[in-house]
Amino acid sequence: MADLRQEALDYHALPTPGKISVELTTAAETSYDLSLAYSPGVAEPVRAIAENPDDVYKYTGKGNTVAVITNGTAILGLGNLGPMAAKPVMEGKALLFKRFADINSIDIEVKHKTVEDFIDTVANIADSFGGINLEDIKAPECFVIEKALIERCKVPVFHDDQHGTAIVTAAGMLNALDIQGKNIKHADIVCMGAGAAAIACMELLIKCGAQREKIYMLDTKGVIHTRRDDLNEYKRLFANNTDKRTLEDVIDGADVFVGVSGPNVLSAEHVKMMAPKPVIFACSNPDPEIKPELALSTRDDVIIATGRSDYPNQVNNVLCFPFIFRGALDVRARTINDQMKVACVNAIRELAKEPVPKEVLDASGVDSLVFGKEYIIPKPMDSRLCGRVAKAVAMAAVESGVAALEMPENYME
Ligand SMILES: O=C([O-])CC(=O)C(=O)O
Ligand SMILES: [Mg+2]
Repeated sequence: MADLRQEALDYHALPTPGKISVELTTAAETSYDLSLAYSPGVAEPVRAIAENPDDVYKYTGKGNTVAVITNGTAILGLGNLGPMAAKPVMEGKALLFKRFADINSIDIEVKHKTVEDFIDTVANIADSFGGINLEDIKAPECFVIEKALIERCKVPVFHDDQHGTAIVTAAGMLNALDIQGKNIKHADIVCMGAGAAAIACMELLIKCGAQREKIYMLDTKGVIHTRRDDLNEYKRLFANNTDKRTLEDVIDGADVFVGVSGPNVLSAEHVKMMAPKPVIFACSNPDPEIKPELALSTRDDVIIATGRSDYPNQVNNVLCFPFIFRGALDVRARTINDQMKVACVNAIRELAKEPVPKEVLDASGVDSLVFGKEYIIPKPMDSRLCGRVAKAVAMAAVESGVAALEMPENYME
């Protein structure tokens, strides 16, 4: 672990500080090149865009650029550490956009006093980009911020920690429950955490068939129940009419544990109390609610997933956000709606059931990956993800009437 710490610091410091840079896409060698790129030639696209605003997509990089925007109030599972501490994560998201979906991405860390300040800042610059990926903003402010920005911005605004996490969780959960021979309609679900990701994950699982009364959500004070008077309007939607109060009370006989909270809150004893063939998603980053080796040492009928790259079953929003934006940008969707999210869930799920190419096995350092307990969801390095997910999302955008462009011919083929 000490090695990983130093290696991670070196990785960020060397060969140059940070993880991303800007590169040129046109020639800028000769005086003539510069007379096109800059004065006087640049005046031509200026005039064209002034006359026809849509030409901004033709003459600038807007249409293939996503801004990753945060205020640093909920960085991973590490907490409210401020905008500058969030910068490595935001540069990391930009790296992932580029690496997996060839989307140019820039990180923006906003210092602000009020929620309205943040909303104004983002809304005022949103037109510079093809889309806005909101990241690591704490609840409940994130709900207000996302709603206001969706209303005010002409480009898609997507809070990754809510919807990216929810989409990938739903895809992995439906596959894991299939493998365990369980139906989500009958599953008793424990959700540890009541922040942005928790609430979005549970809402999407309900859209996929889970029963709201069978969900027990816990915050730092324990089970969220109808007799509590300290709940915000978002948590209140999950207030369960129950006498159960603690994690022990609700984990007893549970089919599913979803952790989107913090490290090491689920013990071996808790895992033993769960129903036969349980599913555990310990998704707090970087340290999960329980280490997979501990969960697996207690019983052999459990499926466990984490948010990390170094264990099997990585349930992490990286499987979603690069590709959902790829699809949305390519048909110039003005928003990312539920139809696009569901299409994304299904495309991710289905890919896990197909034979895995050798390049993915090599990149994962394993000999085989077959749909089952240790492979419920595709690997981020699977280059088929971009085509499959982006296409499903783009088609859903076109079909649901939010796309400005038609489906491109032979898209992603
Ligand atoms: O960055 C990650 O690995 C996933 C994520 O969005 C978070 O934990 O906030
Ligand atoms: Mg995040």
